[in-house]
Amino acid sequence: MALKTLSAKAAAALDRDLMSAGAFSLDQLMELAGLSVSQVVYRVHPVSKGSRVLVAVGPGNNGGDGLVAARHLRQYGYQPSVYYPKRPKNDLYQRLAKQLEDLDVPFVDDFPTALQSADHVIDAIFGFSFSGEVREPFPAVIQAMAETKLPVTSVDAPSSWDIEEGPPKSGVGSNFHPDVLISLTAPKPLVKHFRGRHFIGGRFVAPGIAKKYDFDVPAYEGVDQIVEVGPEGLKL
Ligand SMILES: NC(=O)C1=CN([C@@H]2O[C@H](COP(=O)(O)OP(=O)(O)OC[C@H]3O[C@@H](n4cnc5c(N)ncnc54)[C@H](O)[C@@H]3O)[C@@H](O)[C@H]2O)[C@@H](O)CC1
Ligand SMILES: [K+]
Repeated sequence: MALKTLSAKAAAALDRDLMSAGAFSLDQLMELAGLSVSQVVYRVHPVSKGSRVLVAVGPGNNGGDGLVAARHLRQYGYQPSVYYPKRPKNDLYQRLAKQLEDLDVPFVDDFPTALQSADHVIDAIFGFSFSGEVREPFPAVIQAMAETKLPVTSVDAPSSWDIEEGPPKSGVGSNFHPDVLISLTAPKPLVKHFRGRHFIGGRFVAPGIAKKYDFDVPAYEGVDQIVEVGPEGLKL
């Protein structure tokens, strides 16, 4: 069975629906998304194989997922550090940053230098609202993630990829191929260009919502917030 995907427009409409008709708050959705990201990291990069995780955080909700994941990973025994160059004033992001400061999670200013003392990387820069050419200060960060030998886990989308079309044909991001992707709620069309390990997360969708947006809710097991899917489609 092929993976059913959600366009950028449908993903944004779904998010709005979850927060209106679905009665979720943004905090709740972000907590669940970030929890699922932390579970992917725990599964793919056990703390015994390297605890230093560098989290690249963007200015929107994709970045918020990264902040939540960093907080969980700290509690699991990892040593996260966070690159967060564009901090919105909004209360939600400020609170997430404060929670990390209280856990002594360092915020770093120089991403390429921080990479030198990391074991793996989380790309939480852009998700389904990314469009156009990557603007400053992120081109150098995308380039560093493209060139590093460290494993990179992308949240919802490899940052800089067009949500429908995948990697840009040239320039920043054209050579960026992360090792792991966690699609939140449902994969986006870009997934057809992705060749690494692919997980679905976001275990909070009611059947009616999945039906309305025509995507499959995978068969989560036990207390798992994530399901790994093969290239051929969902293992339901
Ligand atoms: N459905 C779900 O499961 C949930 C999704 N969430 C996350 O929310 C994400 C979407 O969040 P948002 O809509 O806030 O958007 P994003 O976080 O995808 O990105 C928006 C931010 O990036 C900036 N931006 C866009 N294009 C740019 C470019 N070319 N150069 C530089 N900056 C650029 C925008 O100005 C904005 O600040 C999803 O991908 C997912 O990670 C969760 O937080 C909530 C639950
Ligand atoms: K991302």
